[in-house]
Amino acid sequence: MKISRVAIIGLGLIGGSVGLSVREMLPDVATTGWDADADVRARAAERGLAGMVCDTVAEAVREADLVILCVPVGAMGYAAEAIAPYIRPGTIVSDVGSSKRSVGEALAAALPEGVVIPAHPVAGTENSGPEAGFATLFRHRWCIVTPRDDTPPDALAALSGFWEGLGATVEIMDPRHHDLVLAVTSHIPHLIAYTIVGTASDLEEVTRGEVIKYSAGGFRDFTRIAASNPTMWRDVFLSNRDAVLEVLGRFTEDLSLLQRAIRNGDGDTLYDLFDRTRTIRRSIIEQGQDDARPDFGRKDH
Ligand SMILES: NC(=O)C1=CN([C@@H]2O[C@H](COP(=O)(O)OP(=O)(O)OC[C@H]3O[C@@H](n4cnc5c(N)ncnc54)[C@H](O)[C@@H]3O)[C@@H](O)[C@H]2O)C=CC1
Ligand SMILES: O=C(O)C(=O)Cc1ccc(O)cc1
Repeated sequence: MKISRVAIIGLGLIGGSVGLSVREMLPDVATTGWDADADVRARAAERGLAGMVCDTVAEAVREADLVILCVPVGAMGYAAEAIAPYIRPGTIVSDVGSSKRSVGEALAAALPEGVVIPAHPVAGTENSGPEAGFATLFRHRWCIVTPRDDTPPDALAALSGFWEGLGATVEIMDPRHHDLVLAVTSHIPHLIAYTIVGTASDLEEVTRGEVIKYSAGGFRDFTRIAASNPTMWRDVFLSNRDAVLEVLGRFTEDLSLLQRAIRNGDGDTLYDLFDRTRTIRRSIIEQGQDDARPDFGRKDH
């Protein structure tokens, strides 16, 4: 099965990056694009994010072999309903959403006859919108694909080949496991960043000016993450509710232990944890894995 025409629905950071990346890495693949927001469509056309930015969703998906939904996870079901009347039988419908179980269910409900294969390129930035995308975003990054048992193998191979063509390394995973892993490695870290930046700016004794002035170190990294797209992240937490609450429960228990150790002057507990986490970081670096890129450490980096 060959993918020669890809329709990108949602032309923000990820959709725009898919379009630019296809143009650079898979020049024989034609792209069409559509976004619900007319202003985004105009800006996307100006940047050439797709070979053709269409005025209607019907026009964008009619001839596509693969449709990739690049909208916030809370909008995936609506986007799938919008394409449903216009796609050809056999068209692969995929997505890029940061949570997989609820998105898979929404896509399957909207496209009962469709070839639905959810996916998640684990690559992004704190920026959003049609100006934010870039062609190299997926290079040396993971793309997690969460097929069902009855997913046609040729369609799965075609989708995997597409992401590999954009430079990603594909990993197949169960959607529930994906959601738990990403809750630990991505969703809760974002929640912590949102919380600490909010707490810092709420503290009456610390002015907003001081938050900016003294944010040279680790706090600055938190402010970068806390600048991420509010709509996207609201949807991630609502859609990955169960896994996020499970991990958050464990995290708050561990935080309470540290709180008690500080109150009790229990330096051993603090030292033991900090020593353990430092060892973890050092072993990651020794293995050359201090970056999400699967090929990190290759000579061309
Ligand atoms: N931002 C990131 O770093 C990453 C995001 N993702 C996932 O990618 C998806 C898109 O995120 P971004 O590109 O960052 O967001 P974005 O805000 O840059 O772009 C989303 C676009 O979708 C459009 N849209 C919203 N509802 C729509 C609908 N029903 N039909 C058509 N267009 C619609 C919006 O107008 C907007 O232009 C999300 O599901 C997110 O979880 C995945 C990996 C990384
Ligand atoms: O900018 C960062 O640090 C990110 O973590 C980007 C990101 C955000 C959401 C995803 O689902 C995957 C990657």
